[in-house]
Amino acid sequence: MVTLRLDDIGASYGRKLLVQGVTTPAFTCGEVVAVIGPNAAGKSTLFKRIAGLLRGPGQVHIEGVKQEQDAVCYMPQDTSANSVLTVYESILLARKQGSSWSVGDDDLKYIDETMDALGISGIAFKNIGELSGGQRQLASLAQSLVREPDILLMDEPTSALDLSRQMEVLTHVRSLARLRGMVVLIALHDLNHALRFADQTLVIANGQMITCGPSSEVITSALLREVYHVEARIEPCSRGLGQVIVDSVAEKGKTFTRLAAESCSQGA
Ligand SMILES: Nc1ncnc2c1ncn2[C@@H]1O[C@H](COP(=O)(O)OP(=O)(O)OP(=O)(O)O)[C@@H](O)[C@H]1O
Repeated sequence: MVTLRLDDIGASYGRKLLVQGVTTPAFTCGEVVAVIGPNAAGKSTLFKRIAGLLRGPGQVHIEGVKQEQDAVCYMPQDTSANSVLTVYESILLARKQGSSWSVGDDDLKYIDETMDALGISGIAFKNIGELSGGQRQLASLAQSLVREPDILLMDEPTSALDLSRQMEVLTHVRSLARLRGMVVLIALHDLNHALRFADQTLVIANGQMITCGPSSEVITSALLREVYHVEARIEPCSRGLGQVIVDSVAEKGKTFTRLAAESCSQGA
């Protein structure tokens, strides 16, 4: 069984530690973990440390993986690329990275299925450099998924996608996590997505972990006030899921300003 556990993790770009003291319970296969926090909190930095792209103190404990070398896949936030490859070629290359160059029927089938699930079969032979922002994000997502990692770190994977694509992608990733026994960490700004799709939520602010636990227990009015400086309610929708409704935003000096009525229903 694949598990990921962080033990007093820190990370730095130079000498200064930008993330420190992140300790989590063991995340197990099939679990989706949302990583939330304000801009510049340290979410990407934490992901890069877990992926081995940055150094720092502490231990990343990974167990039960097929092959240690390809166990972790990091999908970066910035998917801009000026490649001369087509979408299909880039996905094939990602699939074969680190393994033999012979391409089997199983490789082609898996790529086709992945592109189909993400709705990008129609742009298979478009050049990567000619894609829209959302198409590029979907191609990048496909490149990550076809590697079939045990641990997938996705940095704001839906930030460029329209509403239906956001839902399709997050639903697909969650069912893949269950089906293939992956541990998936997703950095998100949309807290309603965290409540809907993530089993657990890890909150980070100013480079430090604030809390980690079941999403519905972690995302509370008190947490949103402390971390995001907003007055908000978590109201159950008709299907029982929590929805974040922001009533007011703190200005400098922590005075809360009530939002206009028409914007109150838009959530976080
Ligand atoms: N290459 C870099 N060199 C030096 N500092 C960096 C570098 N990249 C990020 N930082 C700093 O690290 C801190 C954390 O940034 P990080 O990108 O991890 O935040 P984040 O939580 O992912 O933010 P966002 O939600 O805005 O994407 C910030 O203060 C940022 O300025």
